[in-house]
Amino acid sequence: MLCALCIWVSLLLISIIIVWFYKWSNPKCRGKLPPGSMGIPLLGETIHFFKPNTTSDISHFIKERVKKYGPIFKTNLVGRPVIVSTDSDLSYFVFQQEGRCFQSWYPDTFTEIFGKQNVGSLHGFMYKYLKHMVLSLFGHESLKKMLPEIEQSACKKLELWSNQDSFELKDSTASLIFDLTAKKLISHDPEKSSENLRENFVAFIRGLISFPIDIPGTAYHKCLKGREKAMKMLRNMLEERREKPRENPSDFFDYVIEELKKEGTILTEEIALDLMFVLLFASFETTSLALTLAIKFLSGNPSVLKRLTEEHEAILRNREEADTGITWKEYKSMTYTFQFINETVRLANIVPAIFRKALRDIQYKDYTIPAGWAVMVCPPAVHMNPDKYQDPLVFNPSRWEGSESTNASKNFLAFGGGMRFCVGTDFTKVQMAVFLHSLVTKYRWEEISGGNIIRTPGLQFPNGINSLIQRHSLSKSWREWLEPAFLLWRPGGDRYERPPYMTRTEKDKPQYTPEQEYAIMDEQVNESDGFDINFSLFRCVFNYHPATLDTHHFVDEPETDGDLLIRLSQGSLDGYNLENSTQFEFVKVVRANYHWSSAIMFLITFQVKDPYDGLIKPFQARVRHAEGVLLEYVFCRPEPGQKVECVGTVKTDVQKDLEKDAKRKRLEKDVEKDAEKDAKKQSLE
Ligand code: HEM
Repeated sequence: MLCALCIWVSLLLISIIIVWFYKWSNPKCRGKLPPGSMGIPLLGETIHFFKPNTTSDISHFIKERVKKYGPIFKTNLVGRPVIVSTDSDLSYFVFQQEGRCFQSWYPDTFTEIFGKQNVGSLHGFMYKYLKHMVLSLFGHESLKKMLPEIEQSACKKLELWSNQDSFELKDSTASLIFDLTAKKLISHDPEKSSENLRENFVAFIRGLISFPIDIPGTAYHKCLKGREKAMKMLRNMLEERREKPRENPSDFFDYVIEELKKEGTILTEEIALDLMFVLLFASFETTSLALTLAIKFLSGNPSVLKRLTEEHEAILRNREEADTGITWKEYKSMTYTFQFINETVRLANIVPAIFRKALRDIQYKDYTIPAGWAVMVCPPAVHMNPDKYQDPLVFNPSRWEGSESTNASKNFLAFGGGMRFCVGTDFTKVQMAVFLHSLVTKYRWEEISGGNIIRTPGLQFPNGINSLIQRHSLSKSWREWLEPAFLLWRPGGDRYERPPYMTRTEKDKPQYTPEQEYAIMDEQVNESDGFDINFSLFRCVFNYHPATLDTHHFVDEPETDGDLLIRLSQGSLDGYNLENSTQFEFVKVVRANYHWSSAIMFLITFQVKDPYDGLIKPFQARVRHAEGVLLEYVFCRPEPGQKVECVGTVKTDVQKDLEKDAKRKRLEKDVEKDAEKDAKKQSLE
């Protein structure tokens, strides 16, 4: 009896499971669903979807299914039935129908992390109100005013990184972008704040599209904790500001406080805080990923770097004053830079999926998208489609020639499309362009380690990109600039004092007039670019001076000026080696001159060892320096006019050359011997 009951229960259970499985695999639809598999109950195809992809290409998940089912297919992700669109026409249709057939919708993980009132989950009037607020913040007028601030931040960070032995690129660009956005939104200055707001956002890219398992250790849990802490900080800051309103309202907090004061306002503190949180995240994580990848692309594409550098150097050349910051007109003229940014974000695919929900049953071509189902628009599938982009995996900014604007089109979805097109696009472009301007005109860099990418499906750099960066020159005008010689004091004149290096007295012959001395000095400066001056000819004092090695004029004891010159020469040579892929070794400083140039411009002649032939060769460097304040490597080069060849690559080449040489000589000797033998033979005959 009991046994029969067990069999019945088991049969019933199996039947229930089969029906459940059948229903899961064949969801109800008043029409024809696109092909595809709903995967296994509860999990659907989620595990495949999250499978890491280490390439820039479309994920296996998408590729396999497109091959099997075509560009539109159904699936189930994190418990939701989803229609995946890799078809640019359907994706375009979905964006255009926002609010009518489709509505912005994101998985529960998003709403939990970004807040239920975040801009992506709001619709209708409230959404329009918030969008207007954000656009006023990141619109053209506001960005124009921000240009100097953005440039200063970029320069400051670059200077900081160049003073470190190495730096991690992704984290460093994230801190640059975060600090800028936080300053703009809430006047947050990380240097003055005791709390680190940014650290709360670091786990986000992994946690956003992940299993919603809220247990310690999961990415989702880290995100929720980060949100909790960041929201607490933001709430406290808003409270403080409300208690002590500022005289000159200028940031987003001020704007929000004004709005909250208005009678009948629809804005609430919760909505404002959710918006602030979304903007901080949306801005810093996306732009920093784009910037990191942009630098990586530049490192791997010397011809692109060259073209980009030319565009930015031309901007400097055309300026009346080299040191004025970037103007809006200059920014707008960066045609190749915009092509470069477009190509970067196309390949970056920072937003791998854009979600919508069908508001009713939608008929598209032969298929029906049932009401309530999610639609996942897949930008990478469009960006990596060879029918839309020739050789899609190749980084080629020139493919954008003539279409530099980042406006959405059917084939370009990096910033979304339709009504929900990214409000931060221009902010991103300004930040990237301004940063690239400082980077390519003043620095050279190199990846030391790391640099792998992984997409799960969000883009990440699992072991970072450890890099080395060094200032290579000032603007063109600085590089070409040679300070003219001029007379400071003539003998007997007011404040005349004879510097210790001057050995000539008034009695020594030949006695040149100050004007003659000036002519000699001028000639020597021009002939040698200021590197070689015979100071023993002068009694007058000029702006050019020789540097002494055992003094402490420019550094504090125990360091000597000689130590400083070694440091500067070595730094210059490191930059030269980095730029030219050479391995010259610093040997010693030979001599140095200097003059004042709102710091001290050192003109150093030093020796290097050439690994090619082991010979010592002369080099020159021009470095502008003020201890602890300024360090600018203006240029470094082999001394011109020397009849030595500077190769700078490793010795194995020499070995090979010697071997080749010896072989050639042996062959020549053999030929000679043969010729001698032939001659002897002939004479005997
Ligand atoms: C490389 C940088 C960026 C990329 C690739 C990017 C990408 C996107 C995409 C694809 C969307 C559309 C989402 C959808 O349709 O559901 C979007 C929307 C949005 N983005 Fe960006 N974004 C970037 C930078 C920024 C920045 C700097 C900000 C902040 C100022 C920002 C704020 C927003 C906001 C608030 C939305 C929602 C707009 C709406 O729902 O109407 N984004 N972004």
